[in-house]
Amino acid sequence: MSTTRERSPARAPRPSADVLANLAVRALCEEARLSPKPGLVDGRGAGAHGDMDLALLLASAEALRPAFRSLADAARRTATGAGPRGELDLREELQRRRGLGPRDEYEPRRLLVLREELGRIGRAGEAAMSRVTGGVNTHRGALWTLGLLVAAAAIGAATDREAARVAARLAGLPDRNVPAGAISHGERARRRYGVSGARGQAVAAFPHVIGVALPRLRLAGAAGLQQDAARLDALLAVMSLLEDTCVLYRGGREGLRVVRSGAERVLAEGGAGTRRGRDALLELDERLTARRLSPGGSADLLAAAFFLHSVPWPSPADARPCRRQGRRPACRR
Ligand SMILES: CC(C)(COP(=O)(O)OP(=O)(O)OC[C@H]1O[C@@H](n2cnc3c(N)ncnc32)[C@H](O[C@H]2O[C@H](COP(=O)(O)OP(=O)(O)OP(=O)(O)O)[C@@H](O)[C@H]2O)[C@@H]1O)[C@@H](O)C(=O)NCCC(=O)NCCS
Ligand SMILES: Nc1ncnc2[nH]cnc12
Repeated sequence: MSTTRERSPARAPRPSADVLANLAVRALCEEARLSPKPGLVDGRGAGAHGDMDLALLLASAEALRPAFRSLADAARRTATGAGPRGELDLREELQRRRGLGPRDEYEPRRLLVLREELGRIGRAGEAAMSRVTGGVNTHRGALWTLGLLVAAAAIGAATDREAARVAARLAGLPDRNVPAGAISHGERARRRYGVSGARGQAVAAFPHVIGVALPRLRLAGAAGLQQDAARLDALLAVMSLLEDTCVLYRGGREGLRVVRSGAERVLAEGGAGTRRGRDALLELDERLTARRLSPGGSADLLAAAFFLHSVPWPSPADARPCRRQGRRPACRR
């Protein structure tokens, strides 16, 4: 007979801003150290990058800690009613903009204010990253992805899926303060190849994180499989599907085909935990490095999966392995 406790388990307290920031930085460091990753910086070297190494990635991750903490703090204040600049300021601002509507309109408007606060903190985080890296884009995409997920967890998401949905909602809101600056590599790739890039991934609630990488990490944990091999396979699975603007910018459609089909082949050979899969992985690494193809977007999404996998979610339902594992994920084209 099940007890009341089993039927409605006590919800764990929401993780603090410090805990969330620590988990986000740890996820970035674990992604950076994971080896051998094809075309990416890892413990062995710089991969397809001439301007990054492991030490730089680790320093960059550390430089983002204050930004993650501030993102979580801002989100937490919103959730508890104080708003990023205090309840009174927030009400005044909302009234000034369009008039405070009924309660059901009030919450979305509070999210709008939070979205702009996250944008401001995110841009300050990018500047902190740039100071440490001397202008190299080590983690811009990762800050965006992990930053939104950190905020979603701090708001009170109870599971990883819920966090992805909240992050999607935030990502889809407008930010009036985006500076008109230089066109990013991602923007160039989006215009040229008609893909949605890092922003599209967020607005779609991170399908490659939730439906591709996380189920592999969970399944490996449950089956007691070798952790590094499972993590590499999760990366390869994302690489085989993602429209990575980092790859498209450097290698165009042909580069993307090389990355995706190469990753698929490693998995078809048995994955990183098998002899044949490992050989195919090292071969792919050589090919991507020689062509300067870096699946940096996939690396960011892998770090996001590590983060979501490590958060002590308030709802234990989250710990269930994904039952849709065998199905074709929604993001597969
Ligand atoms: C929405 C933003 C992410 C901005 O996006 P945008 O696409 O305009 O900007 P990019 O500078 O190109 O950064 C996007 C990075 O996202 C990663 N990425 C790529 N494709 C995907 C995808 N399909 N899904 C998810 N993520 C993706 C990728 O990151 C990796 O690439 C880095 C290196 O890229 P690059 O700059 O091109 O550098 P190199 O090729 O090395 O250059 P050269 O040496 O050749 O010159 C690598 O390190 C990975 O990290 C893309 O780069 C967002 O930043 C934004 O709007 N921010 C504003 C602040 C904000 O609102 N924040 C809110 C919450 S924090
Ligand atoms: N390991 C890695 N190598 C290159 N670019 C990255 N961006 C995020 N992680 C990366």
